[in-house]
Amino acid sequence: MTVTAALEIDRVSHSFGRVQALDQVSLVVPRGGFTALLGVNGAGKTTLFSLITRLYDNRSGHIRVAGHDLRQTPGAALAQLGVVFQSRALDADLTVAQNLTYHAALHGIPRQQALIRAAEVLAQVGLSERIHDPVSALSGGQSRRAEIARALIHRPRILLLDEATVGLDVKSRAEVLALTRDLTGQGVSVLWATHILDEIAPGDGLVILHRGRVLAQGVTRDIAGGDLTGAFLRLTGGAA
Ligand SMILES: Nc1ncnc2c1ncn2[C@@H]1O[C@H](COP(=O)(O)OP(=O)(O)OP(=O)(O)O)[C@@H](O)[C@H]1O
Repeated sequence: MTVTAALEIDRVSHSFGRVQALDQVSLVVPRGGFTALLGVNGAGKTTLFSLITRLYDNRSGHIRVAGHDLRQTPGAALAQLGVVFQSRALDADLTVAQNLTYHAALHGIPRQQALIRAAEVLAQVGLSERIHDPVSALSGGQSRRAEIARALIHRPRILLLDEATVGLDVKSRAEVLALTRDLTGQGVSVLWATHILDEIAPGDGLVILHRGRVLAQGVTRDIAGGDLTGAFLRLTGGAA
């Protein structure tokens, strides 16, 4: 086991009938870093997230979150995991505070503590002034930031985000990406699933997933030099 890893995926496969969505996927998300999981539609990103979050049962290989094996000690593993799914996860009729405290309760956090934590995580995502507003009153970008706050309320060590900027305008996209990057300075390790090459910086960790297989992983500049588009097209045979 890698001592510094926030997340380790070791030879994980998954099929939907005859469709092999993941084929012997192995990857490591180092502690405290920003790692991009890059793949076009259908690469297998959401399937991988569904296995890491136990939405699907993982029948092959191993998944370890902060060293906790997901099958052997699921409670300990999931306690270290925060997730922002592709589809919206907040109740639009409830306030931001209500959404956050409800999620905190699912993690066994007492109400008073949950309110304090809600204020903390909303400050982290720059949304303090909207705490008592209904989610329906938020913009798309603010709503995404509230979802990130929700994912952080139980103080996970690793945050997974599945195409978190889809549907956002340029400014909101940049804000969500920047605040997520800032979280790594606060001890959170990030796995950022995307198909948008512009969201990836030369110093980021990079995993290229294509048709259920990992084609490359490491530091982006080591894999791609200064030309991520070219490297991605070369590795995937022109999939971008
Ligand atoms: N519930 C399902 N039933 C059958 N096939 C599925 C199911 N979910 C995903 N697949 C298939 O598994 C493969 C991987 O899909 P997945 O959604 O994980 O990719 P993705 O990289 O997240 O793409 P996207 O960004 O479009 O969601 C695709 O071939 C997809 O059609």
